[in-house]
Amino acid sequence: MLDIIKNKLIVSCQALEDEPLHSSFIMGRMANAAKEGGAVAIRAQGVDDIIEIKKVTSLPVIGIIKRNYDDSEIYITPTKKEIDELLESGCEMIALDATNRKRPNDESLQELISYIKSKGILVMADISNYEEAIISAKLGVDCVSTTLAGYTSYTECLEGPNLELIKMLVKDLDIPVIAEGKINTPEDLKNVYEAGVYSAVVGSAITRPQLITKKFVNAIEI
Ligand SMILES: CC(=O)N[C@H](C=O)[C@@H](O)[C@H](O)[C@H](O)COP(=O)(O)O
Repeated sequence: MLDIIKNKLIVSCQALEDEPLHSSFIMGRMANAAKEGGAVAIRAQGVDDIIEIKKVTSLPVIGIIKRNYDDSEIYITPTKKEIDELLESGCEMIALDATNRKRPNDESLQELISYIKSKGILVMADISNYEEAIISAKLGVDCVSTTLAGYTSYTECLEGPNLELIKMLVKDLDIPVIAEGKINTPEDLKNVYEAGVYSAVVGSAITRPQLITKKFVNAIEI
């Protein structure tokens, strides 16, 4: 899968229960549209969506499960339970929150990474800053993604991708660095590639029409 995604586009097709497009059928069609447009892999949430997307597109999938726990802020593949569910989905890679925050059930990042790897599945570490990426690489993940930069209390929320962070990661890590989060335009995508990333994930700008519509509406509201 790492060979397939190199220098190409991954599209995230996700719609949670509170989003208008929440439906495995629709996510499958979204993924098919992304494939037709040239995406080589899909990032998807939930077992039903992953199964549908794989059935419709045959593309490799980065699987996650978003679930909230009372004792932690972590919600992207937070525990071994979600990993076990994803292992049944057929996804090629599992992404999990690799931030330096307390995990639910006091599980450790190391044990979760080792567990996924023991099943022969690739691991993507969703990080929010430089230190988390370095630690994840040492723990043996296959790639890091900037998914959570700007989404933790200790990272700055920017309008677009965090190019400074990306450049530092590309310079210091010897595993693939994936740009993800707030790649809002083709220009943003060109910029992250010029910063040296291995691959990139685009989500909302392609697959969340409610947010795309809002941008247009905002442009005419003073
Ligand atoms: C922070 C968080 O929960 N990110 C999620 C991670 O899977 C998704 O909601 C994002 O759509 C995805 O990361 C792609 O980013 P963007 O939609 O900005 O292109």
